[in-house]
Amino acid sequence: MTGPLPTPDRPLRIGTRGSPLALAQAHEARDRLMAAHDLPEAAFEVVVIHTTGDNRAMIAADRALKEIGNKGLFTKEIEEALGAGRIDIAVHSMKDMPTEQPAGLVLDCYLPREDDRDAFVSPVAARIADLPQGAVVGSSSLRRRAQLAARRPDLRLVEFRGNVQTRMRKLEDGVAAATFLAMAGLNRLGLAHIARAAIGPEEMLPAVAQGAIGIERRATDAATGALLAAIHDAPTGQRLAAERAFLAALDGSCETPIAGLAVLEGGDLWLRGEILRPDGSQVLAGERRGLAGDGAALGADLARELRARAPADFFDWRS
Ligand SMILES: NCc1[nH]cc(CCC(=O)O)c1CC(=O)O
Repeated sequence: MTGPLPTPDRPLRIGTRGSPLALAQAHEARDRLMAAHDLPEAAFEVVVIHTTGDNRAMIAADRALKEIGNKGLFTKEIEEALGAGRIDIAVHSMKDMPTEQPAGLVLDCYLPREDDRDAFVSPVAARIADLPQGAVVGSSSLRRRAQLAARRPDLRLVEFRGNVQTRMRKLEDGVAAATFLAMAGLNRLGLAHIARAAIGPEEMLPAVAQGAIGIERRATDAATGALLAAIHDAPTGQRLAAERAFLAALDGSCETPIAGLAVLEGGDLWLRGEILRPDGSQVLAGERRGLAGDGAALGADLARELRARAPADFFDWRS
């Protein structure tokens, strides 16, 4: 250790959003730090921070997120609190994180990745293929909407927002016949039974970094850096290096129709990526295999290939 351990008198302040999933993730980070350093729960303080995304999502509950915000919508205030020293670490869903961090902050601690697949949720069908012709599907994710439109152009897509309970009620009320959620979120909330099926990556390639939790800190805070190093999961780091380099080289965010998944096979990394037109009329997919430590280069290289293959107007959906 390069500094004093947190104590009940000087607790490590963990910044997080206040949603049930965000809190579950903050508690998982805290529990892993407690176990790794033999610390009591009182040595940690969970600080809930309200973000622009939370506020606007409430005001405009039915508007697509892509219309009301941009990159970092759910992370800006948390990163400000971290930079200003009001919290010591920030726990994030890596899927929602921009590919670059503000000056002075580092994000190099990842917890072991949860299930990276999407979940199919529906009271009327056991899988996508069983949905009746023309069925209504709710999703606010540009990626999932584009992927679904590519496979099933007959389906009607509608915006779907709110927490898991709200979405389940909409399904019960018949507002839509099906929706999608991340398996990781359901698992962390103890709601895995809600999934009718987990969708494999061959059927629906997940979002970059789906299922991964990252912990951010101040670059100058060496003591916290040492504390976090003990709980960092290196395989998750290697997978995310590939996926996030792919996303960064496409200048994408979690609100663009881009999918990417890297897995480790033996000592090797296998990265698959795809970019879609929002209406699903065109999908460009590719893959790379390489050394586990070469993820960043593999991701950038795959992005280069897809960019080169994309027609001139392919990226017009980006503002
Ligand atoms: N963009 C929202 C978001 N960010 C992270 C998760 C789930 C947990 C994860 O992927 O790690 C979700 C909800 C969802 O997609 O169902």
